[in-house]
Amino acid sequence: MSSTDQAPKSFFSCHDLKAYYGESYVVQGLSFDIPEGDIVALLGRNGAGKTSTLRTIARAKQPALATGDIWLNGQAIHSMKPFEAARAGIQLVCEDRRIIPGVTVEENIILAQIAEPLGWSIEKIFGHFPKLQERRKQEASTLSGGEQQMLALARALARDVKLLLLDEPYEGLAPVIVQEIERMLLEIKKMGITTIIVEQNAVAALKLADHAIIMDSGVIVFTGTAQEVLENQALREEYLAI
Ligand SMILES: Nc1ncnc2c1ncn2[C@@H]1O[C@H](COP(=O)(O)OP(=O)(O)OP(=O)(O)O)[C@@H](O)[C@H]1O
Repeated sequence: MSSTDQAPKSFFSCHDLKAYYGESYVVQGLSFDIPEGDIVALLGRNGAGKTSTLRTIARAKQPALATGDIWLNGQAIHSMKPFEAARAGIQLVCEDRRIIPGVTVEENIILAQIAEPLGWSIEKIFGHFPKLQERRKQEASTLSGGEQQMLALARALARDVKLLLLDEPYEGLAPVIVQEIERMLLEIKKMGITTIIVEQNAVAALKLADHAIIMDSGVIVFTGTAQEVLENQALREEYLAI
């Protein structure tokens, strides 16, 4: 499966990733690198293959990885199972946020720490997310959308996350809540955690990001700085409709 056994120098790197659902290749040969601690905005139209790319990197069963290498901090993620990729530090925060219903906020965090390696302690998490602390005994599924997104981030931090994969973190949230999540993501960046953010709200994602990757029909059509995309009207109109 791997085209090279040598770990690349970059903190995160993927090379010639191809992944498919059934007969349909939705990720068609992606290659990119990310320096440690940077944020990448992965953008593109509906159906471009962004979620599929995140799922491929997290080694989800679907889409199936056909070929390509994925390296994180010298570890060969492409030869791992999903739980091994999680143990290696890859945390995917899905669009549905994957809160565990029927248990409290605090229990949701404790359950994220059921397996090694552990990340932040519960007290450290509450120090950074005062809103979650206030609601630690509340049933998690009764949280607002923004609070659920915070809890999803908290659950990722409770593991020893090295690469955070965020799928539509701002979806359905009011602008003021988006700003709160943005502040949290910048704090996470300050802690040296590397992030890939997929977001329909491209402007918000670009404001946060160092780099931008634009996908179309399963391939990368642009790689550059976030600023370059913000300044390139033709590119934004063609691929992002903004
Ligand atoms: N489970 C699945 N089985 C089959 N095809 C799928 C599956 N999930 C997604 N696809 C297809 O893969 C392609 C890429 O979808 P993906 O969700 O990765 O795109 P996206 O860029 O994240 O789009 P969006 O912004 O709409 O979420 C689409 O054509 C989609 O219909």
